[in-house]
Order: sequence, then structure tokens, then C-alpha cells
Amino acid sequence: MAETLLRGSDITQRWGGLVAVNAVSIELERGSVHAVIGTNGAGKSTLINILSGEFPPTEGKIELLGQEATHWSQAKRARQGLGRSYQRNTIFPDFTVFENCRLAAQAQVQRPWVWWNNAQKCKHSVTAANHALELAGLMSVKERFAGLLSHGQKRQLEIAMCLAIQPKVLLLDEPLAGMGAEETDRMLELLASLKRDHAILLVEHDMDAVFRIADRITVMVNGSVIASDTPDQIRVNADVQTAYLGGH
Ligand SMILES: Nc1ncnc2c1ncn2[C@@H]1O[C@H](COP(=O)(O)OP(=O)(O)OP(=O)(O)O)[C@@H](O)[C@H]1O
Repeated sequence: MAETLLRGSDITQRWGGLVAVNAVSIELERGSVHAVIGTNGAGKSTLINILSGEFPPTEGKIELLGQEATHWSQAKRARQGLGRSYQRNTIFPDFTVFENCRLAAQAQVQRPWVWWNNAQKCKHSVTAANHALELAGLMSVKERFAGLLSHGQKRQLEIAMCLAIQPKVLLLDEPLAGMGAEETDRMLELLASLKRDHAILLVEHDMDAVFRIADRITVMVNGSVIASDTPDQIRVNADVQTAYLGGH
């Protein structure tokens, strides 16, 4: 039976009079990519921010690996196995690819004031960074300054930085944004390889990619879920076609 690693139940977020997320329930299972799609302003980023612990929901409950985590900080969620990538670029361009990953790993296990220690002194973070770079397919550019990477490689590095904390759940916010066809293919291959051991939430606007990679798709409109099903079922769902896909 599939193992649910993250569960959000009846999550609601109100901003004043606006209901940005309206009683949304979602489950992320190991071995599965669960995509959340919807038009601009549908509430996808708000949902991912709540799941990652940027702020607590107005209402609702979050369980991570079977534990109630609704009010856990982002740091605690990260320590317990939740990794998150952002729409915005979060890498240090003047550091090497390896150093970016090592810092991400070290931030989880050490106190902030020893962040800048010599890399070799923290064996755990060196090992975790190397493993993450291996998984993300970036070993060949390990010593390159991150700012010199291609756009696609920078997005791969962001995933590697998530992997450096050895998460079980990955929340990915538009990892394909701005990518060309080849870079998209490479990223989809990476996600397919990562899903074996992780539960992945993918918020993404690239519909072709979503339908290629997702095992389950949740469709949001104006804060509410209008459908949650397999890609084949979503493709033929009349409500989805009317509200969002325009006959995709
Ligand atoms: N901090 C905030 N304060 C007030 N309103 C907000 C805040 N954050 C988001 N909103 C509003 O909540 C709604 C949902 O926004 P959200 O960014 O979650 O949508 P989205 O589906 O991620 O959109 P996009 O695809 O454009 O990123 C929008 O109407 C947005 O303007």
C-alpha cells in the first residue's frame, strides 16, 4: 500500500476577505509525483507555502510522516524530512556548486554561527552534499561557480540543495520555469529518478510536462480543488476542461 508522507487536511487560508485556499485536502505519497495546477492566483503558491511552514493556515491540519506538524517551523519541518524549492533563485552565484550544496546540508545539522567553517571539518555535510550532487546529476560541474551554470543547471542545483538535507518529501515550486525543451527533459528525468524514494509535490505551469510526469493531478480554481485524479482522468474531466485546460 502507498505510504502517505505528507497530508494536508481541509487547509484554508484567508487574506482579509479573500479566501486564497479553500478547504483543500492533499496527500503526498512515496513513489509518486503529485502535481498541483491552476490558473494565476488559484492559490498554488499559498498552499505550498503553508505545507512548507512559511506560515500556518487559517484553518486545517498538516501531518508530516504521521506527526501533527501544522505549527512546526520551517526549520523543524526540514529536520523532519521536508525539502522545498522556490520560484525565485536561491543559490549563491559566487560559491561553487559544491559549496552551495554543502551550506544547504550544514544549515540543517549545525548552528548558524558555524556555517562558515572549513568544509572538510564537517564530514556529514560534505557527504550529504556529494550525495545530493550525485542524485541531481551535477558531479561534473561540482567545482564550477554556481553563477556560471546554465539556467537548467541552476534549477537542478536548487533541487540538489533540497536533497542535501536528505528529505523524504520534496515540494517543488515551478522547477521548469524558463527552461528549454532539452532542459525540461533532463529535469523530468531527474524527477522520475527521485520519486522512487520521495513523495513529490510539483506546482507547475508547463502542462505538457505535468501530464508527462505526474501520477496524480490536483486542479485548483479560485482557491478550491475542482478535481484530483490521474492525468488520464483529469484530461477528460469536463469541469477541468471548462475551467482551466481549454480542451488540452
Ligand atoms: N500575502 C498575501 N496577502 C494577501 N493576498 C495574498 C497574499 N499572497 C497571495 N495572495 C492572494 O491570494 C491569491 C492566491 O495567490 P497564489 O500566489 O497562491 O496563487 P498561485 O496559484 O500561486 O498563482 P501564480 O500561478 O500566479 O503563482 C491571489 O489572489 C493573491 O493575490
